[in-house]
Amino acid sequence: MDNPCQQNDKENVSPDLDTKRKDYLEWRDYFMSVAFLSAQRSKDPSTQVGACIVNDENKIVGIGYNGMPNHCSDDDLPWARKGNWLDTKYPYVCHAEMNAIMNKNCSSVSGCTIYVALFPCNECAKLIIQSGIKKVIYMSDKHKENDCMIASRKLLDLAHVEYTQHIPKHRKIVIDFDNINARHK
Ligand SMILES: O=c1[nH]c(=O)n([C@H]2C[C@H](O)[C@@H](COP(=O)(O)O)O2)cc1CO
Ligand SMILES: [Zn+2]
Repeated sequence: MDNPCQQNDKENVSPDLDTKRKDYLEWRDYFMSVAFLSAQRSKDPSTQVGACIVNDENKIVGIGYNGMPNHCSDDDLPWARKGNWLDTKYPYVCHAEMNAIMNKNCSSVSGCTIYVALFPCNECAKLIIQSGIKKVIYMSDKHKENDCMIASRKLLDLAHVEYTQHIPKHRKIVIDFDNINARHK
């Protein structure tokens, strides 16, 4: 059996502070994390979606999440999923992809890649195609069988927009605001 003291020593090994970090976030996990962090701004009680648009220099050029349109108070519009259509969120909410495209900080997102938490619906597929985005990297395809997703794939295929599911290297990424105050010996 291991000496318990030795085991403790192993667990307490401090990071090597003289060589380059190996567990840094790779680009795709980083951009998907930005999309997921942005989703945390959403007021939607059931599904929070984020999107992050990246150009071919790995620069972020747009971020968005699902929310009510500008100047339309999200206290005055419904968030329900069921009931009379006009009393649900669906006719009103802007999807994350739409907001990311509209929020772009450059003249065009043509040729860019969009990272999204959920596979884009047909309406977002149209926006993606019209904006010139060439690649979709998504995390979840949980509504794959819905007609709007089938239509979405049909449009993306016809327009030659690539789509790939992201397989994260890290299943969980934690933001710890105390980390920066950690002292290294
Ligand atoms: O592509 C999308 N992007 C996006 O932002 N959404 C948003 C719209 C709604 O606020 C929410 C979906 O709500 P629900 O899962 O309760 O039906 O996600 C939904 C989709 C559909 O995949
Ligand atoms: Zn959509």
